[in-house]
Amino acid sequence: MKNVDDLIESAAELAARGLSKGEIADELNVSRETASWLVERSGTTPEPQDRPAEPTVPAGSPQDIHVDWSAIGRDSKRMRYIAAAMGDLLAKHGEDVDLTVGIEKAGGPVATLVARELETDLATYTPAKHQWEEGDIEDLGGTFSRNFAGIRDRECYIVDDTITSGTTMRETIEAIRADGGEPLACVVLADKQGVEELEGVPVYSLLQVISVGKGD
Ligand SMILES: O=P(O)(O)OC[C@H]1O[C@H](OP(=O)(O)OP(=O)(O)O)[C@H](O)[C@@H]1O
Repeated sequence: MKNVDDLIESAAELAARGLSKGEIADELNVSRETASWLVERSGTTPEPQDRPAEPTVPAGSPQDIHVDWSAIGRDSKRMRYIAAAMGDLLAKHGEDVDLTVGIEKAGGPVATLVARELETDLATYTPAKHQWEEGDIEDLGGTFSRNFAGIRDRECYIVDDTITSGTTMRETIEAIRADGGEPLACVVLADKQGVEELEGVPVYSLLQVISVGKGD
């Protein structure tokens, strides 16, 4: 995916297949607000033929950055190398941690390989956003999969692909604590916020996205 028009086209295809806006956000790796905006844009009349070659983001569009890491995600060997680098970022937190928690969906496969790298057990957390369609997401809750390890009384790492607003990572930290676990550190491929910690838990990333522009 190269530009915003590609994203709009993909959002239109996914909406036509009946996916919810939450699911479209999942698929396109953007925030729910951006997914809603892309779907709305896809319903508008086509641009005139003489539009500029380079697509522009219209006024009023949400501020977001799409991170396309499919060149890594489609190849298990590349994923293994990336997981090794992510695991290395966590290494300073000691060898006593024996649990890695992946945030579904995209964080699941990454966490699986990080867990293998660090020789820990594996747990997965599905955040509330996956149930979201319309309305107040605060009314929904996330879940830990019973197919994987339990959380209670265990120190753990948290793994995801990206941090955009930090909402999902915050929710996961809180859910782990509510379930009796103790998150020691988080790691993501790309952090669009450039955060050093969330809820008192250190955050590591291979890439930090730093916006430079108007207002800086
Ligand atoms: O910091 P936040 O604003 O919460 O955004 C980050 C989250 O968004 C992405 O998930 P997405 O909704 O695309 O779902 P997926 O992981 O299932 O692809 C990403 O995988 C994080 O979980």
